[in-house]
Amino acid sequence: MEFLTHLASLMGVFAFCQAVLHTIFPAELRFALLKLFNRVFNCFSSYCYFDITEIDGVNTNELYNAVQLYLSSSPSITSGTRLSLTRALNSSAVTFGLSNNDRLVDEFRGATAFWEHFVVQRQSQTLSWRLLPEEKRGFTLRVKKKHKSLILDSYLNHIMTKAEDIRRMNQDRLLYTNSRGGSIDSRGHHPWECVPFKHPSTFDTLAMDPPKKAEIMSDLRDFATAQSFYQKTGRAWKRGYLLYGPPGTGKSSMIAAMSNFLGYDVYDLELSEVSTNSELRKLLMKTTSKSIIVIEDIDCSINLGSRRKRSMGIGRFESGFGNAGGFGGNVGGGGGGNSTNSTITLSGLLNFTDGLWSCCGSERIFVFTTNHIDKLDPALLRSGRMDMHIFMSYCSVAALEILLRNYLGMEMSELDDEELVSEIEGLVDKAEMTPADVSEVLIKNRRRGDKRRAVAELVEAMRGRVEKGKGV
Ligand SMILES: Nc1ncnc2c1ncn2[C@@H]1O[C@H](COP(=O)(O)OP(=O)(O)OP(=O)(O)O)[C@@H](O)[C@H]1O
Ligand SMILES: [Mg+2]
Repeated sequence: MEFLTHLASLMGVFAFCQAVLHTIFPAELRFALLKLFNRVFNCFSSYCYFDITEIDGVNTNELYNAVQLYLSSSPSITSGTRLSLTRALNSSAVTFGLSNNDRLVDEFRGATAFWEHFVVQRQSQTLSWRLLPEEKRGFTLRVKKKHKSLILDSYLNHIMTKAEDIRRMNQDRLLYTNSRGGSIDSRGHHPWECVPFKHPSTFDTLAMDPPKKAEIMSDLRDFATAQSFYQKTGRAWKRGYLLYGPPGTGKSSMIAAMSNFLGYDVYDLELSEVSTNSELRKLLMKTTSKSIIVIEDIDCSINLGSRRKRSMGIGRFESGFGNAGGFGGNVGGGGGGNSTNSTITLSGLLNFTDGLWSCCGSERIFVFTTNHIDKLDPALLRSGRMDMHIFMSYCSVAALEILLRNYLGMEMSELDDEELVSEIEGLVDKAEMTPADVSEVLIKNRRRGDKRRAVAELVEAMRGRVEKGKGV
């Protein structure tokens, strides 16, 4: 209570001084005295202040937008009484913002940052080529003087990086295709065409063993946050994943889940549309960072018969066009490897994924999918090219539980029929049903809304496959 009375009297004295100053001294002298007062005040204050205005002169201050985005992701933002809501172009996400005179406290490596958002009426417009908004917006950042260098060096960089990530995650994903081959056509059109990519698949909906899923997610997270690691080790900041397994096991769904998880766009590279290695190189150079470059069913799009087999004269293999890699290989159209007029070589592809070309751009993920890993040349599969090989297998019990949750909204434990559960657990592995097969049975029963009937039909289907010798 005492403190408040002191404060009130101090404020009274301060207001009285101001009134006296107004009457006795001319404006310039008042301004100089106030400036001196501020200087003296600042000398004794342990805080320093930074103003970040929305418009800096006549240009937009990028840092203002970054701070707005960064603070919008702060957990304490929702405790604000009044928030501004914004939605960026091509984005389906809404971001919160601080409104007038709102405050927010942020912690960064032991330093406390006090943020205040101010909105004031702009004085009369000075003559400028750009009409400035009526209101002047900005942030005032208050921090302890001892943290000044930490704030100026690391904190602001952290804000810019985080804001860039938030901006990207809020943007809808794009899917690029090289439907026009790889060349920049005569009208100078870009070799990649893009469309919005709103694939619903996420790691939550993906039916696969949880430990394996967790390992993949942590590998992706490590990659996305490992810029300094790749710089320190002198490696190109890229990572390759080979997804292999029978049809309908989720390889394409996994790619969509990766894209949604990382907020990366997807470049779906159709090799049969590319006619030369140099076009392949151009396509790579035209991709953006933070993207996933995909070659689906690579065993069909390139005739990559294993060199081991070829040296024993096994398998048809047209010799390449004298390429540097010492082994031939041209783009086969379709599975049979009938050579088209394309002259892409295996060495071209190897350089594309891990060679001189692969450094044309960083922060890229390469994903190849195949139903037949044994058809691929080991050079393509080695670490540094396909760093992680992921077998997308038939449905396991754990995967089945995820599908039951996704499609029927039920847990296996809800069946409360021990016999049935143990029969399902006994049948799943032998039946060798893909998640696509299981999804089909569950979808058929969705409309009926009868979960038990759906499970009974699924058990029937599994029994059928086992009896047909599918699983024995
Ligand atoms: N592991 C999975 N989790 C969830 N859904 C899956 C999974 N595997 C397949 N599906 C479902 O089956 C359908 C086909 O899946 P997807 O296209 O990912 O299979 P694929 O492995 O790419 O097949 P292909 O080898 O023929 O290209 C999708 O609609 C998807 O919903
Ligand atoms: Mg697929």
